Amino acid sequence: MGCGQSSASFFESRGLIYIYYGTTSGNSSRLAFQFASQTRKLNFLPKGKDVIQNLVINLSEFEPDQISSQKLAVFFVSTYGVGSSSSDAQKFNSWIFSKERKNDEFKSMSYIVFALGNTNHENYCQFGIKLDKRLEELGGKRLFALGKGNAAENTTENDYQNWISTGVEETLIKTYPAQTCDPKKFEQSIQQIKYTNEPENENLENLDYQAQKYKSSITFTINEIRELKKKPTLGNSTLFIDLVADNVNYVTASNIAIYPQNSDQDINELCNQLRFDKNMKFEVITTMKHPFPNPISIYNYLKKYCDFTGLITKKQLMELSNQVVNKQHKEELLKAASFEGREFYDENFTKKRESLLTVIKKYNIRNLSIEQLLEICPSMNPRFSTIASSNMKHPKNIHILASQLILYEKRLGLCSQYFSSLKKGSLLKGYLQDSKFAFPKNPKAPVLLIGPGAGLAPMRALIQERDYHLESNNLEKSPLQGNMELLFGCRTEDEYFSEEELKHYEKNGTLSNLKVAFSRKAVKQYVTDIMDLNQIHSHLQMEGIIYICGSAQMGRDITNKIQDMYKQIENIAPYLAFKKISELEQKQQLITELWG
Ligand SMILES: Cc1cc2nc3c(=O)[nH]c(=O)nc-3n(C[C@H](O)[C@H](O)[C@H](O)COP(=O)(O)O)c2cc1C
Repeated sequence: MGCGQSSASFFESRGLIYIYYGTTSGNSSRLAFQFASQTRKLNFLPKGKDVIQNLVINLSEFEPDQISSQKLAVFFVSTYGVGSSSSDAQKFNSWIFSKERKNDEFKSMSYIVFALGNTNHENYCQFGIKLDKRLEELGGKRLFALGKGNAAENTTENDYQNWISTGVEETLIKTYPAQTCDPKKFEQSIQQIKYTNEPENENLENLDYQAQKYKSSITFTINEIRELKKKPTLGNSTLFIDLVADNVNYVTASNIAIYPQNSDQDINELCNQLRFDKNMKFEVITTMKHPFPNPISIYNYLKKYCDFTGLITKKQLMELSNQVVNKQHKEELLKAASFEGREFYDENFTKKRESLLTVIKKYNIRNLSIEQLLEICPSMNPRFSTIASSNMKHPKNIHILASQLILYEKRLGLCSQYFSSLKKGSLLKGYLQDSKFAFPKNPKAPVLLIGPGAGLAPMRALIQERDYHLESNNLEKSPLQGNMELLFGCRTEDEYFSEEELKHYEKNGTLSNLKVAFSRKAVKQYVTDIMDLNQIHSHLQMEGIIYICGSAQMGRDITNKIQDMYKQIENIAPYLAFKKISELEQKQQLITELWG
């Protein structure tokens, strides 16, 4: 008898497995859940802290005095920045890499790591790679080779399946034969919901890490929101958003995380399709921490806490295949969920950015319960932007530049549709977080800013900071006293949304030079085409700093160009030119904030 089928009598199991994840946008938690379901089918007992399935553990909740005695653990971790973890795993990151750890501290643990990352970033999967090595250093036994999932082309899920197919399950089965177990040893959480007439309770205590973070986040009010482009079209608009909140101190060009909400149209479509009465309230019955405050109405759960418009996962497809009536539809969903159907999944689901909502509508699925949604939908994760204002110039206002994202055909990304529904006076929830945009250590160092499109955001903040000190005749107090040059890029003149503002800064001397590349004019130019390599070489020799913000692909193009510069001007070998990039990063002469 397998796990979950236990009666009062003894049952067969391969034992406990601890599945940890560290995530920002939910990819690692999705795979951790998927892995937990798979291991459950193999008669393992995933022992988690998550209330919905009690199968997985967010790394923010790891227990320092217990983790090393756990016999079998699997880690799903993503990388952010220079080999760092997602912020929920930061405490674990510091703890595991601390000098206080003893060499044999993890000698009882067998472990497996799956690292998530994006090859467009310089430090692909670094945190997972480092963790895999570190656990071995601390005496842990690596049970299976590190897996890597690449988000660059949305292939994380297929990479995961490829990795599983190389023998992860077989290794687990071989290493942990099934044994007879006493069910009393394994406490179960209660995973049910109950419909109720009790009022909604936003103040519920005993929330899990993510729900607590949401609850304690800041409520911002929109002071101003307007389109910046002269001729915006769907998918090609950039919003300027000015936020205020009581007693908020922010740091120039730091990050702001914003919790998006689903649109009423999407909620109505989901409720109509699944025949939910959105005004009904329910509570989660559990012995564990709650994933959101409840009792709660179905509407509020769907609005704030349930991410049902993200890219559909294979686990969701598998679950939905049980709900379709039509035989051909069932086969299609099963094929897309299977390992063999990887290409079919890519073509028909990934490329079209299908979500749980679009698939439910397309396949006319009508009987999915709230419990099932709770089980297969990730919770709503915040989305990060870099603040586009200086706290010196605007101490009480936080500016954001938000470009609109089209997923497929005319469907907007979750955050884009959320922002487009906001107006002056709307409230939104979020929190502030450090970014990599540190000021130069030497305030006199010259600064080169490269920020096309909405990548202008942190550059605008730095420009404002310098302008503030120039305006008040106090440049010697500024952390940005050296020359400041900006390379900006956009498609056409109509999209040059900050023209007036930037020209003003050029005229008053805040910017010593302003160069703009237009990629859709007769002569097509990208920011890489307007980089003057000789000038950048002398800039770096003068200990100048280069700041880059924008898409990860653009970031890679720029660092390639800098490598070309070293090859051409210093005549050095390609691998040495490549090494120069990480040296610049380490010396904080190259500071990047890239997305995607
Ligand atoms: C701001 C930002 C910085 C990132 N930095 C890196 C990086 O340095 N190395 C890397 O391999 N991936 C990087 N990524 C990619 C993420 O690790 C990747 O998208 C991963 O799938 C996210 O998983 P999560 O949703 O579980 O956090 C970055 C992504 C973002 C948005």
